[in-house]
Amino acid sequence: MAFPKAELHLHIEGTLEPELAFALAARNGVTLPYADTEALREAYRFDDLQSFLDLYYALMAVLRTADDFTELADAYLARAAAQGVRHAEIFFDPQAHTVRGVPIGTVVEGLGAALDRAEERYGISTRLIMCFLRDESAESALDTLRAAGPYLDRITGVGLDSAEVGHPPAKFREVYEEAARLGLRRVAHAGEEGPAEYIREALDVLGVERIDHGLRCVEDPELVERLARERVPLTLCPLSNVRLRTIDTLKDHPLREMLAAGLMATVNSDDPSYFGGYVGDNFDAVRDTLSLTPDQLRTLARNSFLASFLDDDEPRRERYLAEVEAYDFHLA
Ligand SMILES: Nc1ncnc2[nH]cnc12
Ligand SMILES: [Zn+2]
Repeated sequence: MAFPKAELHLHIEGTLEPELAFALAARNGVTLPYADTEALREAYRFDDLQSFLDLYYALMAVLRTADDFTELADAYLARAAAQGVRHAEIFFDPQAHTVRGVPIGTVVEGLGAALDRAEERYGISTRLIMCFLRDESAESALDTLRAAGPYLDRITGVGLDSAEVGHPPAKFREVYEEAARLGLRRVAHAGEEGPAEYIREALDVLGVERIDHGLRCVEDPELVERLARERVPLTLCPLSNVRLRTIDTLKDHPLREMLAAGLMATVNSDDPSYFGGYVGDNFDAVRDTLSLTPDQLRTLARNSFLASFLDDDEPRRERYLAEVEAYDFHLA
């Protein structure tokens, strides 16, 4: 579906399509342990978050130069534009690159080159959010924040991702305090595989403004009531939840119940190359499987802009919201 929308939960490394992975591997002299793109696609069968992360980090070996990151981001922006994305807040994982000897400056400058011309080329405004890997130490996260110092003019906020269970938000209290002092916006993955309690902790200890996923809040009615009352945005990723087996089938996704409870839900793609679709494909899937009404689709589109960090550019947000109001969602 190509109605106007913002995408707020998108790992740029998760947009690496098999064709680009092989092209970059050839260019950089990296040998992939797969015969061809079809064999690689065959490996996209995951039992849980960790089994996905193992492949996701391994494939990053092909990303080496600033140009590689520019190409990666350009490919995403072109696909996103075709699916109606007007604004994208894009995650990247600096530690997954610095550990391989690729400096954070190479990553930020490479991505930045694509984002700088995103508006002109694709009609998409962008923000960049750097994520800390929660299965690495808090010290490593703090080192990463310091290393990002020279690039903070390009970075809007910080996030927290990777293996969730056993790595509660509170582990990163200090680095989030420092991020806040630096004027960075704060989000965190919570309640994807981890318990509802991690969502509370992300809000109360890390001071986050949005929860990435937040799916498991539905297990805690009191938390649902709080999230609705405080209008805390949840960046849901329905196809990701099915592929990572957080839910059995898309029919089991609680999106309708979440909307009915007054939650500020948004729909996003997470790692679209790995999970079977970009954000428009996620919308198509939930519309068809959960029988969403045109009104519900409009609410989700509106939420995506309201939950965005466009509060530094209200005239633009108003323009996007006007596009949403003018769209005929019966056609969606
Ligand atoms: N869905 C996800 N959860 C946690 N970390 C991630 N990194 C990339 N995708 C992720
Ligand atoms: Zn994610």
